[in-house]
Order: sequence, then C-alpha cells, then structure tokens
Amino acid sequence: MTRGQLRDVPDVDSLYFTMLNCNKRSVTLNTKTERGKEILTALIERSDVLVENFAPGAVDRMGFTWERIRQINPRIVYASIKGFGEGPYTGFKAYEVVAQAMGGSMATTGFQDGPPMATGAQIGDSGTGVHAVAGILAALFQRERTGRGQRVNVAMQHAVLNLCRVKLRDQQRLAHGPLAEYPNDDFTDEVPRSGNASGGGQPGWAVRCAPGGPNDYVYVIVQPVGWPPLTALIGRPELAQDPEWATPEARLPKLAKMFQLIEEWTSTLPKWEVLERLNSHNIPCGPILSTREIIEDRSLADNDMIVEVDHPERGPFTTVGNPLKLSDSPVDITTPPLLGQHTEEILVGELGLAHEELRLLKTQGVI
Ligand SMILES: CC(C)(COP(=O)(O)OP(=O)(O)OC[C@H]1O[C@@H](n2cnc3c(N)ncnc32)[C@H](O)[C@@H]1OP(=O)(O)O)[C@@H](O)C(=O)NCCC(=O)NCCSC(=O)C(=O)O
Repeated sequence: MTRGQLRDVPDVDSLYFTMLNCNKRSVTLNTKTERGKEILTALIERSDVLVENFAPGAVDRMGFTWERIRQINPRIVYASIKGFGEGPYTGFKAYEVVAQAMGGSMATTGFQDGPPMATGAQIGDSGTGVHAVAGILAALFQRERTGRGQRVNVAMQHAVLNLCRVKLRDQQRLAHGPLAEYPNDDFTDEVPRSGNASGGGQPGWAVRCAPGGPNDYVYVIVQPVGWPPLTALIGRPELAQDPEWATPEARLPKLAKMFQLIEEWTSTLPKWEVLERLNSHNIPCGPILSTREIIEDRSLADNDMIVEVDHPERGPFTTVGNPLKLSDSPVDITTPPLLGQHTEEILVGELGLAHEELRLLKTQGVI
C-alpha cells in the first residue's frame, strides 16, 4: 500500500516505500488462495526467518498459526510486530503515534503549558523494528545452539516504553520530592513535560543562536568540568569562582537563569560557530540540524549515512544508510524492489515452479 502513499512523482513508487525497502526482494502472493497457501508453505520450509506486521490475527486467519508454522519448519524464527501485548488491547490496530501515546512518550514530550506532543523520531515504527531485529538475531543465535526456532513477539507499546525508561525512573523519584533538575516549578504525582531538559545527569537546554531562524539553536550540556571555560566564553569569568554559581549544586536551582546567560552569548553567533567554540573546550553540544542540513551534510555522506540510490523508475533518490558498521560485513544500499520484481526469480528459480504454472497463477490472481 505504501508504494502509492504520499507520492511525490506520479505513477512511481513513493519515497515512503523506497526509503524503507532497500536491499529487499519482492514477490506477490495471495495467501488467501489454496495455491497461495501452498507456495507460502514452501517459502516457510526454506526460510530462516518469517516477519510480519499485519493486523492482529491476520496471519492466523490465513491458516498460518505458530503451531502450523513450526510444524512446517521447526528451525524457523517467526517474528510478529503488533501494537500491544496480551490483554485488553491485543486485538487493537496501532500506528506510530498511538504507540507513542501509550508507551509514555507523548505525556513526557513538549512543554508543561502545552499539549502532549508526538516526536519526529519514528520510535513506534522504526524503534519497534529495531527491537524486533534484536529479538530475531537472539533467536537465530539460540537456534544455532539448539536447532530449534522460536516465536518473537514485539509490541509497539512495549518498544516505546522501553525507550521511555528514564521517565519511569523519574516517576518513582517523584515519591521523594520534586525533580530538582527539571525546569518545572510545580509537580504533581506524574512526571511533567520538561521541554528541552536533558533527561540525564547533566543539565542541558536548547539555546538560541544568530540569525534567529527556526533551527538556529544549539543544545548545550553543562558538565561540572565545562563550567569554568563556559563562563570565560560567555564573558562572565567571575561566575567560575562565585560560590553562588561555582558548583553543580549551586547552579541546580537556577538552571533557567544559567541557560539564559549562555543564550545571551550564543544568540550573537551562528550555531556552527558556537559548535566550534564550545568543542574547542570539550563542552558537549549539538547544533539543531534541519532536515535540509542533514541531507546536505558532508560528514554524514562520507559516513555512508546519507546515500544516493538509483531506482529503475524514479531515478536517483537519497536515503539513509546503515548505522551499523561491521568491519567484515560492509553493506551496499541497493535499490528497493518493484512490486513482484522477484516473483519469477523466487518461485521458479528457487521453489522450482514451472514457467507455465507462473502464467496460470497470474491469470488466477494468485500472484
Ligand atoms: C497497520 C495496521 C493498522 C493496518 O491494518 P489493515 O489496514 O487492516 O491492514 P493489514 O495489512 O493488517 O491486513 C488487512 C487484510 O489484508 C490481508 N492481507 C495482507 N496481505 C495479504 C496477502 N498477501 N494475501 C492475502 N491477504 C492479505 C490480511 O490478511 C488482512 O485480511 P483479514 O484477515 O481478512 O482482515 C495493522 O496492520 C496493524 O496494526 N499492524 C501491526 C502494528 C503495525 O505494524 N503498525 C505500524 C503501521 S505503520 C505506521 O504507523 C504508519 O504508517 O504511520
């Protein structure tokens, strides 16, 4: 379906599809037909891993329960992604932001005086996919030892919750009083939205830079060791020794004021200049990079994280590379498959169907 969603160029596969499906092959197969079920059975027999993220119960309804699948191939690893685990929500469908809503992300993202916010990072979709990969690899490794495949279930709500772990840390800390490192003044019995506060042990904030555009900000972290050089950079060297400012404990109740002082300096400089100056003193920081800046970034391209792929129908497009760098197993990003591009290659070449049958299956709507 995604091939046709959010199309930028008429009649060719959308970027939504192409950017998420490189390095794959595609077969078409109607698994609700008898012959389609037989072919899926043959595929399961010869596969290491089966992955699906259809609506709850869809694969069972096709006739492929886990019991059946493991009967066909006891060595297979069968992974499913659903919105939820076992219980009252099992049968519910889910999309990205539904998982963000129910996994703890939305309640803790945004500012205290605003509504819950979705994050731009696809933690519900891609985040769950990455969790599923970890489960699949663990199951494959286990299989190498035992000879037995297994079932891998990953729920989007669970994956988002796993990524929101530190907010549950704070939920429990609330029992012992306000969260001092939070920028918030008032606390209830729930973790509040804390704007751009760092969430970690060292305070951080996004401060404005010149010339004041929507992404002219730098995220600055103030480690204890970074304070003296920072005071020099912002033109307030006396604060390095001032007992009111010199220690993390002294600064804790006035973090807003501290970042305001830092911002008075950063707002006079472009973010790239701030990056240079802060890093020359080993002060951790990150300019807020726009999507345009990221797609044009030289260092990301040099790291094969922004790559160009040539698509047979749409021509070249840019996509995100592989963030996992393995010394003996480099990955070339190859173009995503057209719909059914490998049906013949796989059904005839690998499953051994006759060309004649392939033509018949096409007319019968099986492939
Ligand atoms: C995303 C969904 C809500 C979409 O639900 P649906 O619109 O109902 O589509 P589904 O693909 O699940 O399945 C619909 C029906 O198509 C059938 N179906 C699917 N493939 C086949 C083939 N090859 N042959 C025959 N029939 C098929 C399937 O059996 C179902 O039939 P019946 O058995 O007759 O019903 C759901 O798939 C879901 O909850 N998936 C798990 C969670 C997930 O991955 N969500 C992320 C979505 S991406 C996202 O968040 C985003 O895009 O944004």
